[in-house]
Formats: sequence, structure tokens, C-alpha cells
Amino acid sequence: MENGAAPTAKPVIVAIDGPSGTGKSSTSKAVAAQLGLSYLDTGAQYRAITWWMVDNGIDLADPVAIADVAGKPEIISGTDPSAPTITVDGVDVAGPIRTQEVTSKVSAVSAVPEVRARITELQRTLATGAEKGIVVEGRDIGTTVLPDADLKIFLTASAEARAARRSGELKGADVQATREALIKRDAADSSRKTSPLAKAGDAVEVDTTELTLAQVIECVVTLVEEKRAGK
Ligand SMILES: Nc1ncnc2c1ncn2[C@@H]1O[C@H](COP(=O)(O)OP(=O)(O)OP(=O)(O)O)[C@@H](O)[C@H]1O
Ligand SMILES: Nc1ccn([C@@H]2O[C@H](COP(=O)(O)O)[C@@H](O)[C@H]2O)c(=O)n1
Repeated sequence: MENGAAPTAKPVIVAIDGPSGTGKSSTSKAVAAQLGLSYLDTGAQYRAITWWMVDNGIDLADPVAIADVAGKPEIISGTDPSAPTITVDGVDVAGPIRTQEVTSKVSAVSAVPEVRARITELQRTLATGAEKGIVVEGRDIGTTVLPDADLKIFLTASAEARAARRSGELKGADVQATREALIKRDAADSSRKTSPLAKAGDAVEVDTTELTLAQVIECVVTLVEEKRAGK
């Protein structure tokens, strides 16, 4: 370096997509923490706007009613991977957005184009503002939100593995019912017209069925490092 300063790494943008329960959040958070990057859970944003709609009595069977109020709530995501946060109009909703009610209703809200336009804008602002780079996880990050991401990963796993993981998390919830709920949500997310759940053509697919979480994290960290090294 001419002035003796250490070279600063160019911010790296990593998009991680995939169906429910494939390990997107756990992997993205750990990869971001390990590499000193920001982290954005875009599912939490869709859950937050859904929570607000439920709290305000919006008819979720009516896409026009959803579209009419899509711009109203102020949603703020904190992107520190060691302590990600999410607020709606200043209220911490990290807990309430994980209820069964929100989980069962989020696909109806996230299918509405006006909701997607609003949330996509928030996501792009956060991604471009991340000084050192960011890991963004969701369903349409590689295809729509950040099509120029430096690295795109698409995580998959069998429905059985995903249901077993989720049931363990929900302290013994019925595996069969969990499996059906995951499949139903994935079908809704994959079949919506606007920005469906899909693998980008240039994404690296990682099947996590037989991998431990630590192995998945290691695999993604290696892919990011290779990308940074220009390999
Ligand atoms: N490779 C793995 N092996 C075993 N368990 C895993 C693995 N990856 C993730 N898990 C566990 O599976 C559960 C779901 O993972 P996670 O929340 O990261 O998935 P997700 O893809 O973000 O799901 P969703 O899209 O529904 O938010 C968590 O309890 C997590 O610890
Ligand atoms: N990029 C995204 C991310 C999420 N969604 C919708 O949010 C739901 C909840 O996502 P989780 O990751 O928290 O499970 C998901 O089922 C989608 O409906 C989305 O549309 N796009």
C-alpha cells in the first residue's frame, strides 16, 4: 500500500435462500458473526408486518385491504448477528412474530405485491448500507432483492429432516403435523405470482439433510472466503 494502510476488504453481499427449516437463519447468523458481517432475517420482516396486520384487525383474506395499509407500520431491523432485533412502530416484536398464528398467516401477507415492494426496499437499503458486507436470508434474495449478490446459496433438506428439526425446537410438537405445515407454507411461498421462493440460476445448492449445522456453516464460510479470494 502506498500510504502503509492495510487494504480494506470490499463489502461482500451473501444471499441465502431456501424453504422453511433448511437452516437459513442459524447458518446465516453464524457465518455473519464469524466473518464480521451484518445479518438480515427477511422472514422476520414479513412476520413483523403480518403481526401488525393481525394486531390491527386487517382482513387477511382480502389482498386489497392488506395492500391499502402495507405502507403504514414502521419496521426496523437490527443487523448485529449476535443480537438481531426487530421492532414495529418502536415495539419489540421478536417474540410475538414467532407465534403459530403469525406463522400460519404470513404467506397470505407476503404474497401481496405492495407488501413485497415495501419490504424489498427496506432490505436493499440495509444491504447497501452494510459497511463490511451482509448475509441476507430469505426466499427471493438471490432472484429479486439482491440479484447482483457476490455469492448466492440455496439451502435444501428433506421435509422429514426439516420437520424433525422444527419439532425438536418446539419441544416435542407432532412431527407429522409440523411436516404438513412446512410443506403447506413452502407451497404457498413457491406458487405466489410475485417473487416466489426459488433458486437463482447462479446459486450454489447445499443439501443439508445429512449435514450437521457446523458442517453447513463451514461450507458457507469456505464459499465466501473463496469468493473473496477471487477463486
Ligand atoms: N444442519 C442442521 N442439522 C440439524 N439441525 C439443524 C441444521 N440446520 C438447522 N438446524 C436446526 O433446525 C431448526 C431450523 O433452523 P433455522 O431456523 O435456521 O431454519 P430456517 O431455514 O431459517 O427456517 P425458517 O425459514 O422457517 O425460518 C433450528 O432449530 C436449527 O438449530
Ligand atoms: N425473502 C422472504 C422471506 C420470507 N418470506 C415470507 O415470510 C415467511 C416467514 O419466513 P421465515 O423465514 O421466518 O420462516 C415465509 O413463509 C414467507 O411467506 C418471503 O416471502 N420472502
